[in-house]
Amino acid sequence: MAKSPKLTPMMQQYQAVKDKYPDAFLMYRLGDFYELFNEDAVKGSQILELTLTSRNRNSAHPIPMCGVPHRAIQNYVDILVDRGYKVAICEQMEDPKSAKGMVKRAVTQLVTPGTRTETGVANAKNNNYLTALVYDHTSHQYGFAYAELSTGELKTSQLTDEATIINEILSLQTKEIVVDDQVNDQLLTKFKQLGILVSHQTSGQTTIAEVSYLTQDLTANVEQQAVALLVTYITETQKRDLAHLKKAVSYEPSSFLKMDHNSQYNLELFQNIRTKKRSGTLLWLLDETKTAMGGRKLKRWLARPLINQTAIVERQNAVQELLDHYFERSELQDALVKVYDLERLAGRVAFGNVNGRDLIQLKSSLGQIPQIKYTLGQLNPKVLGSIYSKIEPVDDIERLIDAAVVEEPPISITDGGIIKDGYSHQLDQYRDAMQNGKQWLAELEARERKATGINNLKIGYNHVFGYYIEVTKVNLSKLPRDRYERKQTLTNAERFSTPELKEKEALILEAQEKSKSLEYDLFAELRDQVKQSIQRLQKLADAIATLDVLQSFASISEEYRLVRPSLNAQHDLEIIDGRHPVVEKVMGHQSYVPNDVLMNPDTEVLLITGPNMSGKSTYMRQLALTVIMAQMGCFVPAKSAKMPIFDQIFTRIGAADDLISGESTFMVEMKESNQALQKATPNSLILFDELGRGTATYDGMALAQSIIEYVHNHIHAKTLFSTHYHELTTLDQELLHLKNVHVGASEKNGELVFLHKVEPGAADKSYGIHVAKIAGLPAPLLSRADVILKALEGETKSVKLPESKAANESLAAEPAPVEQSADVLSQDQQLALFDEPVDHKSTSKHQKNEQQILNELAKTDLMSLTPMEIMNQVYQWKQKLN
Ligand SMILES: Nc1ncnc2c1ncn2[C@@H]1O[C@H](COP(=O)(O)OP(=O)(O)OP(=O)(O)O)[C@@H](O)[C@H]1O
Repeated sequence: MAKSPKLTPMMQQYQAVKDKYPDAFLMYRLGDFYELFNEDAVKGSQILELTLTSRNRNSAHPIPMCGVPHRAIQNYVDILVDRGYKVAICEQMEDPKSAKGMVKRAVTQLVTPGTRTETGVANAKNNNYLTALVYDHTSHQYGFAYAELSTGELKTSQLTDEATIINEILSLQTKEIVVDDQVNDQLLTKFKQLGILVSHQTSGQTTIAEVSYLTQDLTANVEQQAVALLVTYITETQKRDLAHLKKAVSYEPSSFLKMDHNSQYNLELFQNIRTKKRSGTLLWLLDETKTAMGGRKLKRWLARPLINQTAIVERQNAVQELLDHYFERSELQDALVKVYDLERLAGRVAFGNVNGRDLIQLKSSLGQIPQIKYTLGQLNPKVLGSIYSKIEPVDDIERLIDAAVVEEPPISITDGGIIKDGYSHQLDQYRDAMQNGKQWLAELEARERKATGINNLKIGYNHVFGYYIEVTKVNLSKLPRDRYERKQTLTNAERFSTPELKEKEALILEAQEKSKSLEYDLFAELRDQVKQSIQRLQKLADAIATLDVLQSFASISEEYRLVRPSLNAQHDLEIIDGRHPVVEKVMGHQSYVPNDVLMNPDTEVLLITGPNMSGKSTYMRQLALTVIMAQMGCFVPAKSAKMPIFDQIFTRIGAADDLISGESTFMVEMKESNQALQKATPNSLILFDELGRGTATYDGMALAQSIIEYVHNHIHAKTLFSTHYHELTTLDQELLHLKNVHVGASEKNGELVFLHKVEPGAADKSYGIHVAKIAGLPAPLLSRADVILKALEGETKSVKLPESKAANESLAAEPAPVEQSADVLSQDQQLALFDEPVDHKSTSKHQKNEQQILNELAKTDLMSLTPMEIMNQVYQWKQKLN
């Protein structure tokens, strides 16, 4: 066995720290650098594009190493954390100059994807949630908690099923989940598949009693456990005050409009499916917020629209008031633009990483509050009164910062230059000493020039040699040697000191040093004073964020001509001239064709047919977005709108995404459909877009039909079902609450014209080949498709409807028609496919005859005919052909 190398004392210290953080990159402070060693260095140098060197290069066991300058550490930490890694930051805990022996070092923070607070401007409008999950075997319940470290938001919920957990986690877009050892492996694997970092934390280290100041309002024990686990993890990783964590608020996922993650994805609420960007999404349309906090709140409202009518109406009233008062709204917007991220500034104060510039931002934000309050006071207090009362100026903090901090402080809080003159008598004295010292140096320079006759003699300063008198070499002979003591030799000059200079230098440097350290103390004191007001700042920030979202709703309502929907409990949905707001914004108001959606207890299912590209999906999505906007409290894109309040939205739209791998598109389609069938209520909205197309035609059609029947007969949810199976349009004869609508298109000189208008009744055909033509497919191929189509149309039989409305049973009892038709189709397909291509216009009659003959031939049982009968039959066919 190779003898392990003996480690130097420093590497022993490194190793002891590293052993405590085996799963993190350890950034180890050495002077002006943070160094990575061993495997961290090898991997880190690749990710961070750093040069890999080694320590003890010439020894038998060189240690791989790479480093980053201490001032630039944030960028490097960000890169690693963005990639899903943890980074432990190990600082020097004492001044190396005064340390005896080895400098003490300790990890001051473990930065992880979920605990990162320095998220930069690009992420100002995004939350970064750290989540925690515990499982209680006795109650079979999960306790779920999530927090945002930069704002202090803390929420909890008690969850039962794993699908809801996954959904919550995906909706929050968490990057990290802390779990106790009771959470099952299957769930952990799913989290990992979703790209979420799973951090294990032993429970019980922080007791429920210890976090009671956060959990006072929670009743469920599992939720308290989840908070305790979360707090343990945050304390262990952040190693600092958590004064800004707000009291935990319990929520029930079902008290909001429920949309699963796939629906949010398919409806492009936050992310454009094609570009993966924000542009082209509902959020993009809705967001005219002026503050980062408003932007984040808007996102939260969009992820969780309301179901409580009073709460929705309260928001609507506020939007109406702001919409009706243009000038007040403009004044509010002007003031809001000048409000910085109060929420995150408060978080930085609590966290202790606030700097002078942050405090100036806080001051100027607080400076806007009286104006905002005044303008709000001009508006109807019944409507905006609750926000008005929450917006309380925190002017004591504003005055405090104003008295203490200069207008343009440096980023660093250790180099001085932050505190205003006049704030501290002691600091002023040091500054006087420094000022006088500089004055004295100027005088000394003048005196020495005169005394020596050297006009270019100058006094300078550098970090190594301190103050010096510099004389060029040609003038050296003029110097009186007795007073001048040489300090440094340069190529063209020599640097000297004198007893007088040394004395003043000591005074100046001491004043500088003391002034810096006093400034730091004063700054820390100031920070602690601001910290006392964190709750007030958080409350203010929350009210400002709400106001900002409401003004954003009012602004977009004006810009995009949205109307206030009226809400009813009668299940009546009457949207007149509704529009898809995002498609309309992109294509322009003039080009968009508005459409009505009329549904009530007599019309629960709309079966939508129409050519490809006619606007079926758009129509369906338009309704979902209208519902979401309405339940957020926003106005909606229509001429008028009456709507019920929906409890859930289910969608089966577009190609299934592959978030949970290992399942085919059709499987995911069926699973999503099943979610709707299992969980929808009469208050839900279901959108099924071309359900069944992922499998063989008749399987798909049979499933589509039985699903429609099931929804119609058992669920009674409002359902929009688009399909190209025209056979299904006869369902309206059997299903009383189903109505056919179609999106109009017309043919003009062989060209297809999309009307985008939704009209009553079923569409006559699909025009798929026309759309293929628009897409530019080769002409011969299209002619051929036409031939095949006609051949197929000649023979396809519709699926017979079951007699009874209990559709599942009927289908099970009568499988024969489906199979029979499927046979006919495959036979016809084969015949058509082996035909030679022909010019379909000139041969359509001939072709019909041929087809008929072929069909007859196919059905002819040769064994039951005599040769003569066969001869006669062939003769007749020939006649027909001629
Ligand atoms: N009401 C409308 N007014 C104007 N243009 C519209 C309207 N609805 C849809 N469109 C346009 O038509 C395009 C196709 O719409 P959509 O995807 O909804 O068609 P579809 O009927 O679902 O097609 P397919 O059956 O092929 O899936 C949209 O991208 C949009 O540009």
